Parts: sequence; structure tokens; C-alpha cells
Amino acid sequence: MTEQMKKKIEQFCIANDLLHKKDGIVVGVSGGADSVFLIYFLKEIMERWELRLHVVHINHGIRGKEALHDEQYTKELSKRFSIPCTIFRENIPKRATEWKMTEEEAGRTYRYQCFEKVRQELGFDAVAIAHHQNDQAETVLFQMLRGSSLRGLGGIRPKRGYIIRPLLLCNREEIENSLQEEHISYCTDQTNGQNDYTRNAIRNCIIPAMQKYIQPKAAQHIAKSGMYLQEVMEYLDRERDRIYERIVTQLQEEQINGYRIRRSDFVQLPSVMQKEIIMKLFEQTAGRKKDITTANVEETVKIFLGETGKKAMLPYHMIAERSYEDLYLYRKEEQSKHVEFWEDELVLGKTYIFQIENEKQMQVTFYRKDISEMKENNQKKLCTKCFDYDKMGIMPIFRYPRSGDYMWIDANGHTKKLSRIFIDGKIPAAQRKETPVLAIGDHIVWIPLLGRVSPYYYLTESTTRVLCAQTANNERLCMAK
Ligand SMILES: Nc1ncnc2c1ncn2[C@@H]1O[C@H](COP(=O)(O)OP(=O)(O)OP(=O)(O)O)[C@@H](O)[C@H]1O
Repeated sequence: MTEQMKKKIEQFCIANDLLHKKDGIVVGVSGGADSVFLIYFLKEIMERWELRLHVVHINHGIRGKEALHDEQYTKELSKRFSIPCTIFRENIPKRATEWKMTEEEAGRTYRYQCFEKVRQELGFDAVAIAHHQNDQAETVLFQMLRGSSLRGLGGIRPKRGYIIRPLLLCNREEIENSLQEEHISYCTDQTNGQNDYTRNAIRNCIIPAMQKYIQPKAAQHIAKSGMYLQEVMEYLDRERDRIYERIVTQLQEEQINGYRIRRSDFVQLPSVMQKEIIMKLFEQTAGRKKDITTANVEETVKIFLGETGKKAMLPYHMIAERSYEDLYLYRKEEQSKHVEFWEDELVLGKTYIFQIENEKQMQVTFYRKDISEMKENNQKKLCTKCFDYDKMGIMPIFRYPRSGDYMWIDANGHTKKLSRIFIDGKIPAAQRKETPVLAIGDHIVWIPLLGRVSPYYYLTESTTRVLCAQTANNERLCMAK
């Protein structure tokens, strides 16, 4: 590796706060050119930076012999570099069916779980993966084509949580040339990208055409624009937070979660900042971004700049309102308590995936069955939990806890507050809000994390219809050191 290239990557790492002296780094190595180059680069600087490195390779159980070859190659390379290596083997097609994802998505999800698992076990500081400039250009173009927001157009970030991407400024050609010069071989994935039609088209048709007909350095320029946009967005975020601090006041009324802005402050802001502030208000009030659209933002701007007394009803029961000189965005907790569709209504057959403590994931899929069908096929064994659907009357909701939730704790109808059950179940305070429950109104049917079912919904002799829940936790199949 030339000194110049090493310097370029190191400078990128420093500028983006990716590496620090004495860091412990898990490195995702597939055996392909990019990740082989990444481990080679990190090995080169290891001594000077006093790094501790650990390679992780995942065999997805998809490409048979070829996958075994990649696994073997990664093991040998790690040995040659004297870096410890952990191999995971998983049947990703099976996982994909269970998780109701494409194989690509399931592979990616599983990979990130493995990286994080090893990072935590070793107490390391980061997980390095080998996305590079061409990946960046593909992502930016892809986002542009699907009509993404400005944030999405920035593409891949050099750092997200524990994940770091030191090679984002290197292009594929220089990576491959560099490996060739050092006589370091690598594996080639024959199926690379085949399952991902859009990405494949961008990689193999669109970017080459741009480079042939318009600009030979198209990929490089697109990637650079993305990185530049990231910088702009970071600046905008900082500005937004500064202005937010100055003009937004939290409401103190009981049962209301909301904020106030003086209209005179809001109208002075440039339009882009008005929208940024509103988006942040949504996040603060609702506690999440999902399901909030740019149309909601625009509607709120209209209310805030429009006539006094007008209101807009928004997702998560939020209300935007202008009242003379003040603008409000709030959510009445009392009101939301009695509304059934606080979260989505349960969708049968859909797999719900959620984080439980320490980034672990849990998955649950719901089915509805007749009791005769279950008895016939002895299906009860396949279900993690069964509930009496006759007693439900309506489809329950799989949602996060809210105040007022309670559960039957015995067959006589004695109840206990959900918050108390969490305390008794030793679920840490910070995690309680993020622990999904199955509920009908405020009556909790099931708490998956504690494995508790309300006795009210136990199956009885007279049950005719059953709601079943099947859970699957991600457990690795093999971990060889
Ligand atoms: N089988 C694997 N074992 C270990 N690390 C892997 C494996 N596959 C990929 N990686 C790591 O993840 C990086 C990115 O891989 P890849 O581009 O295939 O996609 P991805 O994570 O699916 O991301 P995206 O599709 O969003 O670009 C690789 O450069 C490598 O560092």
C-alpha cells in the first residue's frame, strides 16, 4: 500500500472521528477485495495506533462450496496477519423465511447482529466495514431515484453508532490495484448483487453509462456530493438545535405532552428551518419519526402561518394549532389513552421484529386458527403462546406500553398495573417504554419479554378460535474461534 493511500485513509478516519489510539476494532471480512483491503490497511497501521483487531466472517449458508472457500480464505488470511477470527455459520434462506425478509435483508440483519455480539463480548470500541466510494455513489443515486429526503441523499455515513467505514473515500479500482501490487489475493462472489436488481442495475449499467458518456469520474463525483451534503446536513442539524433551544418552550400542563413557539420567532425563520423545527417537534412529541411524512410537516407550516384558531390533526394524535401569537404542537395523553389504534392494528402473518436489551432482537408472528385445526395437526406445540380469540371480540394491538395499562393476574379478575408488573419483572426503567405488549384497549393480553399471558385469555374447553404467537430469537448456530 502506498504511503499516500495510507495517509489519505488515515486522514479521513481522523476527520470523521473513526479511529483513536488503542481502539479495539471488530472487522467484517467477507473475503472480497474491499474487506480484505480494509483488514490489510488496519493491520498496516495497527502498531502505530496500538489497535486491537478481531476479524468476523459470516457464512450465510447460501453459496455452498464457494461460501466454504471464502470462510476458509478469511480464516487463513487472519492467521497470516496474526489477527483472531470468529466465524458464524447460519442458514440465511431459512432465517429469511422465518423473518419474512428477502435473503439479502436477512443476511444483512444477521451480519450486523454478529458484529455487535462480538464487539460487546470483547468490549471493543467499533465495528469496521468496507463500504467504499462506489458503494457510496450507488447509494446516493439509489436514494435520488426513489425520491428520498435531503438526508437520504447524503448516502452512507462514515460513522453510525459503533459502525465505522474507513474506506468511503477509496474507489474500487485503487483498492484492487493496491491488493494486486502487494500480491494479496481475494475471493470473488459470483452472485454479487444478483438478488438486488436495482442495485445491480445502478452498479453495472447506470454508473458505467454515466462514466462512458458523461464523466469518467462520475462515481467519484456523486460520492463526493453525497459527503458534502452530509456536512451540510450536520451543519443544519446544529443550527436547528441551537434555534430550537432558543424559541421552543415545553408545555407544563398535566396530561399534555407538547411545545409552544412564539409566532413572531417562527415567521422569521427561513422556510427550510421552519420545516426542520417542526420535524424535531414531531419527534419530541411523538417520540418517533415513523409514519410522519413531509405532507404532515407542510400541513403544520400552513397552520402555523395561517389564521388564528385553526388546528391540524396529525399522526400519533398530535395536534398543531395557532392561537394568536403562539403556536402549539401537542398530544393529549388522556385522549390517546382511549384510542384503539395507538399503534398499528395487528396484522396476521406479519413478523414483528423489535430490539430487546443489548441490541438483541426478538421476532413474533401472529396467526389465527380454529381449535379443531389446531387439535388435528397438533399445532399447539408450534406456537409459543395461544390466546382465546373468542374472548377478544376485536383484533388486539401490538404496541408499546402507555399509562393506564393493566393485566389480569389471576383467574378471579384481580388486576395489576403494567408498570408494577415491569418493576416486579425487573425490566429496567429505560427499557419499559420500548417493551412491546399485546393489548385490547388498556387490557394487556401478553408481555412477550416476560412470557406472561393474561389468565383471562387462557384457552378453555369452550374456546373455538385461537390467536397464536410464534416467536423466534436470533441465536447463532456456530461460533468457532
Ligand atoms: N459474509 C460477510 N462476513 C463478514 N463481513 C461481511 C460479509 N459480507 C459483508 N461484510 C462486510 O460488510 C461490508 C458491506 O457489505 P455489502 O456491501 O455486501 O453490504 P451490506 O451490509 O448489505 O450493505 P449495503 O447493501 O447497504 O451496501 C463488507 O465490505 C464487509 O466489510
